[in-house]
Amino acid sequence: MADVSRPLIRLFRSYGRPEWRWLALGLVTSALAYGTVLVTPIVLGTTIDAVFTDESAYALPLVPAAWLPTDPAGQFWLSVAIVGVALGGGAVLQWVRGVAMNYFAHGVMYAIRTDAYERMQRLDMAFFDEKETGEILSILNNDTSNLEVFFDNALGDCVRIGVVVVGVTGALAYTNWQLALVTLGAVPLLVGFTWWFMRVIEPRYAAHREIIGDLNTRIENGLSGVELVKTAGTESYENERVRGVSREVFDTQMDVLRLSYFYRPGMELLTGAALLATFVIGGLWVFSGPPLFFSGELTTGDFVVFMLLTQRLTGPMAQLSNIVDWYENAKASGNRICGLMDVPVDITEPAEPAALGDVDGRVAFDDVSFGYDDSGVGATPEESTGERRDPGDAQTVLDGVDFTAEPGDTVALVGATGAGKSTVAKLLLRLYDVDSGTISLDGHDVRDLRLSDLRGAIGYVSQDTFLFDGTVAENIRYGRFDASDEAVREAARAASAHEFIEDLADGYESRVGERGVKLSGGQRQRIALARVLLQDPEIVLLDEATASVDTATEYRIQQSLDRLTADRTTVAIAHRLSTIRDADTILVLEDGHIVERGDHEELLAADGFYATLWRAQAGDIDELPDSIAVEHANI
Ligand SMILES: Nc1ncnc2c1ncn2[C@@H]1O[C@H](COP(=O)(O)OP(=O)(O)OP(=O)(O)O)[C@@H](O)[C@H]1O
Repeated sequence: MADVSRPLIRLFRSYGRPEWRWLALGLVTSALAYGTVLVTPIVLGTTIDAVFTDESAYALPLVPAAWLPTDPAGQFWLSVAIVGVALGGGAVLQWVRGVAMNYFAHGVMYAIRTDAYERMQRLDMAFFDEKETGEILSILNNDTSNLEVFFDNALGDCVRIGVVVVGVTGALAYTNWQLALVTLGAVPLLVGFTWWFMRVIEPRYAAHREIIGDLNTRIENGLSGVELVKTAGTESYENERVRGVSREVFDTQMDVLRLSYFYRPGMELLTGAALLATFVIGGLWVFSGPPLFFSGELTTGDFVVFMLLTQRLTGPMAQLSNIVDWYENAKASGNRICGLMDVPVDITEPAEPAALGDVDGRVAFDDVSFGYDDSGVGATPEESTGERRDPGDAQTVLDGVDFTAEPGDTVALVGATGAGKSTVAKLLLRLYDVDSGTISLDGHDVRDLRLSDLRGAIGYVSQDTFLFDGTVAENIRYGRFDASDEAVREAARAASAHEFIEDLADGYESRVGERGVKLSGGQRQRIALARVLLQDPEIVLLDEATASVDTATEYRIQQSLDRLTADRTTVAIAHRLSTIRDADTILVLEDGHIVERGDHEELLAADGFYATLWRAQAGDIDELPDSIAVEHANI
């Protein structure tokens, strides 16, 4: 138990403490509210004995006899008043309890969710390479909600059960301790039965939750891949896969429920048996004196108190199963949330960051080697979370890459698919850290710079343009939120995007849809470009910025790019060599090595890979030589 309950204690310590006032108010009012349910049976019992059957004097626990009326009518109306106040007070206390516990539980949930999200934002790219989006979503949504349910309902109900059991035990013992032993004999049985239930249901819950996770992932995959599913005509295959997992969800759910349905009637049977035993022994006692080995007197009023209080015990005890349920869920969720919070981060801010000041834009790669974590493709989430990357595990993607871009220079990277061009861009942005060598900006190792300084100095247009669901203007403004409308339009004009934006139904206020689905690839690309133009960075990183546009648009974008990159340091990745022929330096990458370097003319003169490719793209030769065509089929 100790190991699994730790996450809950830890989360409670970190996030529950600031809300302790709400919790204290909730628990105290809970205790008082459930305390009031004991008042009615006790007052009724004493009233019956004193006013109706005259079996004993009118006495109330904790109230001095001198304060009580002596005439039956006065006693009767006092009892009515007390029961009325107890009922009304109980309702008010319940209301306060509800408000306080909800403020507490939702406050905790809010703090955990926002903190978990902030921590997630700081995690390395390598983490996101491994983790399923569905799984992270599930942690931020379902798991935090499970904790809210636990902190609200389960804590409240624990207090309720505690108060009722202690109160009922006290009241019964006070009324007649011998008969109390009969009634309360059921409590250890109820607790033992619940303990057994928890033990047998736990593995079934675990199996069920695991399958639910699989189902979420499967559905999430099906949704994000809907275009592929439709175009590949694999709807029935996907349906079958979801049906298979859903069936397992059904089976494991029924495994849990079969046991749950057995538990609740079992609890009711035990409490019913206690009620019946109390009724038989108490009834005989009132009727014809103490039965068996019992001794002393039992009045009619005492008997009524026993019957009413025993019933009060039944409800809360049956809630034990819900508490078990909430606890099990919260425990698993707490584990997952703590797991996310504990993922180690490699890309961290330097302890004493170097002052970058005004950026000149000198970018240098000095003998850089790098490989992605080998656990990457095909690794299971268990293998891939929470473990620091060991460079020894990695397959080399870049090997001894060495180049310098002086301020204002353009360095272009060309090479076959998978040669490592985008990896150069990601390393410059410090999405990953190099395994050996250094990358520097204005002479500062990028690891010595504040991440915001480094990334703020670089404008990045990536291969897969991502747009947020929002308006065109919001997407252009993303990162420069204070930019004026005019500045946004100016940037769009410079990116050759203004015209098509004006043609959209709502112009700059048109919504682009999730991931920008309502726009074409070329339109998305130009919006991304406008965003970078608005950002006005000192260094520009273009990863095939003209990849998704037609030749006419490419020409116009190229003109905007020329304006953008004219006096900024630029690292451009391109497959179409025409876009980078004016670069100061062109690097040809092959399997992570730089195999050719120089400007366009020099590389043509060298008559190597670049020259051959250039002639092929310019249409000067009909086909690539076999050696290049086979090796670089996808260039
Ligand atoms: N996140 C990742 N995890 C593991 N391996 C990766 C990851 N990203 C890329 N790789 C691998 O690194 C190698 C270089 O990839 P990179 O994206 O840098 O190539 P590229 O030259 O930009 O290719 P393309 O022209 O197709 O974009 C490839 O073999 C690829 O499979």
